[in-house]
Amino acid sequence: MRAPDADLPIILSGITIKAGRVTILDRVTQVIAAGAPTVLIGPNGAGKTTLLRVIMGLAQPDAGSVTWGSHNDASQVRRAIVFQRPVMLRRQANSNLAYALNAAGVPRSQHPQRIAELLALVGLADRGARPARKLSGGEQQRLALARALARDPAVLLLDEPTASLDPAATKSIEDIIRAVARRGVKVILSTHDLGQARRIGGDVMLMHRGGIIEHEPTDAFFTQPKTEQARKFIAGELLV
Ligand SMILES: Nc1ncnc2c1ncn2[C@@H]1O[C@H](COP(=O)(O)OP(=O)(O)OP(=O)(O)O)[C@@H](O)[C@H]1O
Repeated sequence: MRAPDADLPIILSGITIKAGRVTILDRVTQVIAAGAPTVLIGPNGAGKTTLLRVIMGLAQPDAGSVTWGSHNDASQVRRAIVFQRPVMLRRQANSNLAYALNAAGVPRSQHPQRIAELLALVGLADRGARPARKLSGGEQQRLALARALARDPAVLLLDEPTASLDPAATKSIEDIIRAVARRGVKVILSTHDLGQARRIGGDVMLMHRGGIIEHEPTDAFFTQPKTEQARKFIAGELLV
């Protein structure tokens, strides 16, 4: 993993996505800087997953653009995404990582060492030989993180990484996110867990109906929300 100096900031300029007559992302213009994780929050259907897909290059905006640090070509940026329900190959945990290392062009001779490092990083050092699909939900989510990290990403996108996990499993994922962020990887994650946003966010973006309502450092967002919508959302009131 490396410090993503050349890859950041990510500049979103007027990103708009429509599906028929419905606007899913509405002129999103934001700067996502290096540093602690950026946390995307907002009600169901606000557009969080779609925005992560745009940043990953999996969805093309109908209007607007994404630029990355000093790159002219976004394909030069090493990005990885972990979806809410990751799908593992029907093989050992080790083999799932070997597959990802192979896809990332890592020579086979380096696989054993890299697999051991990745498993240790996510606390699965003793699970390598287990069938991936037999691991618990929390373990599978950690393996999915390891698989994403096999690409040595500068930017790691996580879509509700702890959505169906209990507090202990959530804590272990958050510990991994912190460790990865400390190594210089820019993490951008979506969550419905406001406590998680407070615990790991360097800055918070509140989305609603395809737009960004507020984007502030975490402390300022929670203590001095600027908009009525943010105040309501923090207070647990319904944003409809
Ligand atoms: N391919 C598509 N075609 C039509 N509508 C779509 C498409 N993808 C997403 N949408 C709609 O766009 C809106 C935003 O969806 P998105 O999944 O990005 O929201 P979200 O904030 O991640 O929601 P959640 O918190 O429920 O996961 C939703 O109303 C969704 O139904």
